[in-house]
Amino acid sequence: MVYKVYWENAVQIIEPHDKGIADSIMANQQPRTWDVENVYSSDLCVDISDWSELYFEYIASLSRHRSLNQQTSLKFVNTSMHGVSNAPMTRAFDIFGLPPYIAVAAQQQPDPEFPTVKFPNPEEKGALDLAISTANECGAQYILAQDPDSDRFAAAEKGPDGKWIVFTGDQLGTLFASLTLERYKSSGTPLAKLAMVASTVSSKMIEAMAAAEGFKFVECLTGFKYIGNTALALEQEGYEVPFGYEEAIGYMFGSELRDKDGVAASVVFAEMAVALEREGKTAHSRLQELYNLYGFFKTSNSYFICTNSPTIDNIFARIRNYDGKGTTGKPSYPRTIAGLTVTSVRDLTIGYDTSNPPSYKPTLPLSSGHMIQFRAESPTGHTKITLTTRTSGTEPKIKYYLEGSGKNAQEVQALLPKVVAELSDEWMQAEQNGLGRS
Ligand SMILES: O=P(O)(O)O[C@H]1O[C@H](CO)[C@@H](O)[C@H]1O
Repeated sequence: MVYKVYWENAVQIIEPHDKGIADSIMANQQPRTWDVENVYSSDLCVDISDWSELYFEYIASLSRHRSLNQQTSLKFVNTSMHGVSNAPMTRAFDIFGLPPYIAVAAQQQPDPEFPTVKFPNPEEKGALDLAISTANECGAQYILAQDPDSDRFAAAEKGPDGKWIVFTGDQLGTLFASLTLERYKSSGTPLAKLAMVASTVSSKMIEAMAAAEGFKFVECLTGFKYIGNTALALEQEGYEVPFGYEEAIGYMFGSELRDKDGVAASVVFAEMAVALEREGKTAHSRLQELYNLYGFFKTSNSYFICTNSPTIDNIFARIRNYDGKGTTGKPSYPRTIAGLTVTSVRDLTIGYDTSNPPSYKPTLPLSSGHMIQFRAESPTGHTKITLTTRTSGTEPKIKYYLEGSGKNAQEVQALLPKVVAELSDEWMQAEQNGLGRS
């Protein structure tokens, strides 16, 4: 069973509460029998079964132009990926005044066998195949997808050549950040009050947007427990935090719900598509405009599979002492990759950040697994990359998050496969270490 644990601040628990709960579990290892009914009579137990209306009031608060939505001729296909989103999505579309979507019939209802997909994750290759054929049959312009527990969101757009453009989590995050910024500007509140949050492995395009526009951007560790808590801390400092995201297709809107929500993201995206269409634009064309404004950013994220912890530890130990001259207090990381010079290294496992002398302590908290972020640039300084490699907290994977940026899109795109090749062959020694690939 998968569940989330929230603290009384309505945000997922982090330290010290996670440790406190774990300690309590360890201190109570003997099974005890007790009357479950006692739970319901306790003052500590609050029945939240009628709170769903509040949730839909929250959804309604996110809509900006219901009447325009009612007039749109855009068609949306939606897949619930055999999960739970169909009922709330239907209601959310109605609340937003959007025309009913065309559901992917075979994936509309919950089915724990997930019979039509290899992996029930909209990010996986092929997961949107059925949605794409449904959309082609009915002439839809956009596909919306929620993952089975409906807290994450993916989208695709039919390109002018008829091919489907599946947006990455970062591209959607950038579109949402820009939409949030526009809305905030039109509210008249000074931009100095606005803050947005993203995990440190998400695109740095939001950082570039913040620098160009003058709002605050804060990064945090991966996972919505950190995004929600960072947003909460910023609010306590006096900021408004109407948006936060992580590249793993998780999006948070507004201050009432400090967690990712696939339904909210879907209707906000659909409403954005409606507004863009009235200007003769699409989500994809808007993204190209944003590249012109803030620079071109392209991600290439993937992972290696490794079930053997000692192998993983050895790989990271080697990266921390790449030329054999490292010491305990002063690691020695690779200095180049794919012809680029490494300009900074932030190691969130051992707590070492080359860009923060003289203490070399990172400003972000330490990660429970391995996590090292490299920034590197070309000899001209025109093309830059951020490369983070970390162990997954949920799967036997070494994940990597690579992003290139610069003015010359072709140069950036040509560089990424070379970085991945050196990461795989030299840094990870993927073949010698028997690492699997996605
Ligand atoms: O990378 P791990 O630790 O598996 O966590 C994953 O789980 C979350 C998404 O469901 C994201 O934070 C993603 O990165």
